[in-house]
Parts: sequence; C-alpha cells; structure tokens
Amino acid sequence: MAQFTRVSRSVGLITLQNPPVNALSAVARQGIVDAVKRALSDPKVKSVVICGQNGIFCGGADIKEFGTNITGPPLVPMIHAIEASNKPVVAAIEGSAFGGGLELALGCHYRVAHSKAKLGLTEVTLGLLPAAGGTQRLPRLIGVPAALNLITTGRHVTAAEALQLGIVDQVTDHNAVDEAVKFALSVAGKSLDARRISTYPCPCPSDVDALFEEVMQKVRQSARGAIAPIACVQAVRAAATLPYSQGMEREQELMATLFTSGQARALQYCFFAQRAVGRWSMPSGARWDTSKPRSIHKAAVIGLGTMGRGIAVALAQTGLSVVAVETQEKQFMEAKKMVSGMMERGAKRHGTAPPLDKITYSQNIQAVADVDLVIEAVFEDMALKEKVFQQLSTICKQGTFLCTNTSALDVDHLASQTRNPELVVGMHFFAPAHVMKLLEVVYGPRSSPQAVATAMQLGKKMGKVSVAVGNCRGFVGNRMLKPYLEQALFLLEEGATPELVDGALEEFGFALGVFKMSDLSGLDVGWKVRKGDGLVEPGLASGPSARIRQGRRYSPLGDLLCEQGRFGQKTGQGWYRYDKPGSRVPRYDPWLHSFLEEYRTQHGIVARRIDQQEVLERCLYALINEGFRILEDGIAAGPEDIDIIYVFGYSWPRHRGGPMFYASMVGLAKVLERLEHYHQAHPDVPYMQPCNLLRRLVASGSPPVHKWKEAIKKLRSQL
Ligand SMILES: CCC[C@H](O)CC(=O)SCCNC(=O)CCNC(=O)[C@H](O)C(C)(C)COP(=O)([O-])OP(=O)([O-])OC[C@H]1O[C@@H](n2cnc3c(N)ncnc32)[C@H](O)[C@@H]1OP(=O)([O-])[O-]
Repeated sequence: MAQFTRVSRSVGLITLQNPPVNALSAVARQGIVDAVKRALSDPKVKSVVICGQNGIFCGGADIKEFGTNITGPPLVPMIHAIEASNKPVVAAIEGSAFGGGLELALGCHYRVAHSKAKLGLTEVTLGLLPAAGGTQRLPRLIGVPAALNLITTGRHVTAAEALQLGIVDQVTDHNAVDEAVKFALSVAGKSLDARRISTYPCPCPSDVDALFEEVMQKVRQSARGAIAPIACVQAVRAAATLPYSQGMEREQELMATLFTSGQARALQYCFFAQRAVGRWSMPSGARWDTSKPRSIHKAAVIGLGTMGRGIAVALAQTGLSVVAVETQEKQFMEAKKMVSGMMERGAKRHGTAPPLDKITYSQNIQAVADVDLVIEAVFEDMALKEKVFQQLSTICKQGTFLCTNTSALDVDHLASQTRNPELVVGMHFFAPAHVMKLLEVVYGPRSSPQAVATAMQLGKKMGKVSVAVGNCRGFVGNRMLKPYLEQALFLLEEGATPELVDGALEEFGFALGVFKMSDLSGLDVGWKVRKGDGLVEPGLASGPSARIRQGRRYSPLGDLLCEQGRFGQKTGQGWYRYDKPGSRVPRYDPWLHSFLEEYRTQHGIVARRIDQQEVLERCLYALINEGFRILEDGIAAGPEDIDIIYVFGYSWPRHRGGPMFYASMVGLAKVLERLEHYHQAHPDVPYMQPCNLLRRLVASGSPPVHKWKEAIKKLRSQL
C-alpha cells in the first residue's frame, strides 16, 4: 500500500498505492510508517519524496473506515514522525491533496505541486475537522484568516492559489514527482529547523478575540445548524491562542465530539450517496455499466425563457455547439442579450473567455435539423409541448435524442408524439439552470437505456449531479413537494402564520422556509397548474365543503392570494410584503394576517396554537411519506436518489442527510406513529395515510437506510 524505492541514488521515493484515491486506510498508514522507517534508516538515502500513484497524491483518511473499529497506526504520530525526520521530506502533489492527504503534506518539510493539482482541508464537508494537525499547522503556515476560510468552508484551492497563500513551495507544469526529486536532491543535508510547521509561532492579528467573534457570527449564520464549521473555528482559535501541543489536544477533543455525531453520519452518507446515484438502474434491468452513451457534440434548446436561457449557457460552458431557438420576437431579442450577459459574468468569475461563439440563435425551429440532442424548454403547457415534439420528430436527423425540461408533465405522452419514442427522456433542470447542480433524468417505459445513459453523461459533463428517475407526475422532487406545500397551507388555516412555519423550517436548516420559497418562485406557477387540474374555483364560498375538492381536503389560500395579484417577489406582495416588485427582503405583512383571520372566520375555523414541532412533523413527514410511495412505485431506485435530489435541488440541509436518511435517523417506527396520529386527526388528507412500504419496513425491524434497497426487493418478491 506504500512502495519504497530509491531514485537518483540518494532519494527515497515513497509511493502511496491505494486506488482509486490513495486514501489513508489502516494498511496504507502501516505502509507509510514502514517506508518512512526504511528511508530514515537507509544511510544511502539523503532525502525523501512522498507521492501517490496514478496521478493523485491522496484523498485523505479512508472515509469507509469511519464508524468501524479503526485499526493500524494512527495518523497524528505518523505525521509527527515525518516532520521530526532529520532528512528532508518533500511532498509531490499531483491530482488532489485533500483532508488527511493535505495534512500529510503539511507534515513534510517542502511541498511541490503540479499546476493542475487541487488542495483543501475538506473535512468540514464530512461533518469533521482536520484532526491530523491540520487546524494547528495551516494557521501557523498561512495565517489565521486564510486558514479559517479554508478550514471552515472545505473549499478546494488551485496550485496557483496554494502557492500564493504559501501552502506549497513550488508549482510545476512538468512531472511533479520528477520535480520533487530534483527539489529533494537540492535540499539534502540542509538544516530543517525552519521547516517544521508545528514549531512556527501562529501569525495572528492583534485583536484575536474580535476576529474570532466576527468569524464565529458569520459561520453560525451560514452553517444553518451544522456543528462542524463551528468546531473548526474553535480549533483554529486554539492554534492562535495555545502552544502547539495544547492546540493538538483541543483539536482531538473537538474531533471526538464530531466523529460520532449524527451530522457527520449524515454528511458522509451524502458523500457516498452522491456517487451511488451515478450507478443508476432502470426497472427493465438496464444499468449504468451496461448502457453505452452516445457522444453529444451539438445540442439545441427550444424556448428561451428563464429555464431555456440557463440550459443554453450550461451547454455552451461545457464546450458544446448550441443552437438556441425562440420563435417569439420580443423574447428572442431579450434572451440573446441575457444569455451573453450570463456567459460574460460566469467567465469573469472563472477568469476565462466567455464561450459566446458556441451559441447560434434562431427564430426558426428548422435550425435544429443537424443537432445530436434537443432540450425542449417551452412554456409548461402540454398542448404546446406536444406540438414541439411532433415538429422535432420530423425535423431532426435520424437518432437525435429529444429531451424535455418539463418539471411535472408526462414524458411518455410526449414520447408518443414522436416517431422514435425510445429517443425521448426528461432532463429536468432546476432554476437557475446554469448554477443549480441537480438534474433529474426522467425515463419513460419506452426510453432506451442509451438515451438515459446519454442524458446522464451529458449532465455529468455539465457538472451536474444527475439522478435517473421514473416517469410520474412531478417525478421525484416536485411530487414530494406537493404534500409538503399542502401541509404548510393547512397549518395556516388552523392558526399558524407564514413566519412561524418558515421559522421552524429554517431552524431545521432549509435556506428558505416554504412561504419565502413560494414567494421567490412565484405563486402564479402553482396556480396555473391547479387551474389546469380543475382545482381552482372562483370566488370564496365558505364552510368546510368549500375546502374539499375532488374528494379531499384542499386549501384555496394560495388561489385567493393570486386572485388579488399577489404573485410573490415579482409583484412585491405574496405571503410577505416586499419594498417593491422584485425586492428580495420579505417583511411582515399586516394585510396577510388580517386576511388569514377573516378567512378563518368565514370558514368557521377557530385558530389554535401550533408549535414548531407540529410544523416540522406535518410538513416533513408528509413529504417523507410520499418518498416511501415513490420507492414503493419504483420511481426512484433507492433512498439515495431521493436524498440527493432533495439536498441538491430543494436546499434540504445536507447535514441532515436528505429526507429518507432523516427518517431513518428519527426512527421509522416514530415516523409511522406520527403519520398515523395526523392521519387520524385529518382523515381527509390522503398524503398523511402511512404508505404500505413504510409499514412493512417497520414490521421488518426498521433496517438501516443502506439496507432499504435490498429490503424493498425482498418485500416485492414476497408480494
Ligand atoms: C484523523 C483525521 C483525519 C482527517 O483529518 C480526516 C479526513 O481526511 S476525512 C477525508 C477527507 N477527504 C475528502 O474529503 C476527499 C473526498 N474525496 C473526494 O473529494 C474525491 O473523491 C476526489 C477529489 C479525491 C476524487 O474525485 P473523483 O476522481 O471524481 O472520484 P470519486 O469522488 O468518484 O471517488 C472515487 C472513489 O473513491 C472513493 N473515495 C474518494 N475519497 C475517499 C476517501 N477519502 N475514503 C474512502 N473512499 C474514498 C469514492 O467513494 C469513490 O468510490 P466508488 O465506490 O467508486 O463510488
């Protein structure tokens, strides 16, 4: 797991060999300890280089070991031994040096990085802190403010930035290992007194207390309830205020608390779930590893509204040639300007040239004749989309994949409008499409595995986290959102306020509560859908029967707001009041509160006190219950798919691991009991009726979330 060789006569080369990312597993650590001993005891070796095989230095501690009985030599003494060595040790950093990997490099006396390498203390993203001396060495090397920034965010820095910050000593475009060997030869025999970072004083601004207070306040605000970023600040504070050995003790103490926390489990689950969704499968048995994608060189976007513009930018930024089609003159002119602006701003942020020449614009749909893939993003109207798919089917060359960006409509019905339904899939982007990471790839019963594989691969190329899901109304994300939104409205009817509901959800960790989110997306969007579904009735009848539609409880509150022209931020009024149309800061609106009171009086509802616990249970368990139905229906292959969709597309707090993981943490029996309780209290709300799958999982002993897929398969086979 770590190979020792002697190169250039006097350099001991230690190569980490633990594919795919050279993680520091027990065996790898033992390999390093043995190789270092050998290098130090070999009189022919005058200096040492540590590198990783296959162009990657080290992905850090082995995350798979966490939660198990960890054996093998611990990291901290191993790194101390390297730092204490009397022969210079140089880290040759290629690919990535993350977490414990960078901590290992910081224990070396010098660091040489390839120009394409990325470095970072990423532990915070896994609910941890850099506990192999990272919180104590990095501030000593680059100063407290810069170290705080890196450690509390876990962000990756390029080799160039690492050089500028002083993390690495040299950056090369050539082979980093060869350069590190040359470097090692040049420093052999030199004094190492000034190269052991743990002996450095910690450069600190004069007013340490004020600095940490300010940072802590910022971190608390952005952490949304996550505990690791706060522990990171506390550990760096120890570096700034205590001698190294005491700082290390504090680092270990803080890590001990984080290591066994539910948040760390949730974040590590998300890490693996994000990778697991790439290994998609379809009910037909088609899979990621047996389905070959086709390469896409030229793509088209039809419809340049908000979504279409974002999709066109995302495609062009990937390097594809894009044909952007908009038939309406006004929208066409506006979109051209907006798309160029978006690309210029993106390029400025990344210090690159905007890919303006990648996009050609047309007002004629015939312009898509020679593209490999089309993404339709016209208005969410089935008749309109049907027409577009019929046209595309005749215009496009043989074999062109036809994708729809619909957020809820029937993908299979659209496929039925074409000559080759197997080429049709959904590519459901989230707004703004060039920024948001999530992509739902929706397959219908006739979508070919190749069409799914191609959309998944294109999503990956665009930097998206793509999740393959089955076809149903709203797919996974929006289907689960419906009962969540519905409960929020029922809570208002019964006595809650938008402030109370949003407060509870934001305290749970959502970036925005449900009502602030609705104001941001526009209340008219759902109104149009409900009208289409025949749910909206004009005027305001009173009494309980006015709140039953299609045989189930219905709240017309959202419709009533829309009738008043209150569409949310865009009109300056919605569930909150805004200073002017387009403003983003929600303010308490006395009108809304009187409106709610009048509404309750009219319907004979006596407002009652509702607490945050009830808000969370009703909104979240209704959503989770629908998640179980989605699993039962086979629309999502496993809980990981649902959780990743919620974390990346719906701002579900990552440190709570996604709704299905959260349910497993709460306990399935408890979720079931609360659903039963609320269903008894509200028998006219079918979403609250516990799903069969949930009952059966509880009956089978509530297996942990990573065993659900297997359990569901078994339960299905018993039917
Ligand atoms: C005492 C305290 C010590 C310390 O302070 C704590 C830490 O270091 S915490 C650690 C801090 N480190 C981090 O936060 C870095 C975490 N890792 C990464 O950010 C990316 O994996 C990396 C950029 C390295 C490569 O990206 P890429 O090229 O797109 O490749 P990919 O991402 O698809 O991964 C390929 C496969 O490797 C797997 N795997 C990966 N890393 C680890 C690991 N550490 N362990 C185990 N497995 C790991 C991954 O699951 C996947 O498996 P599979 O079965 O094929 O799905």
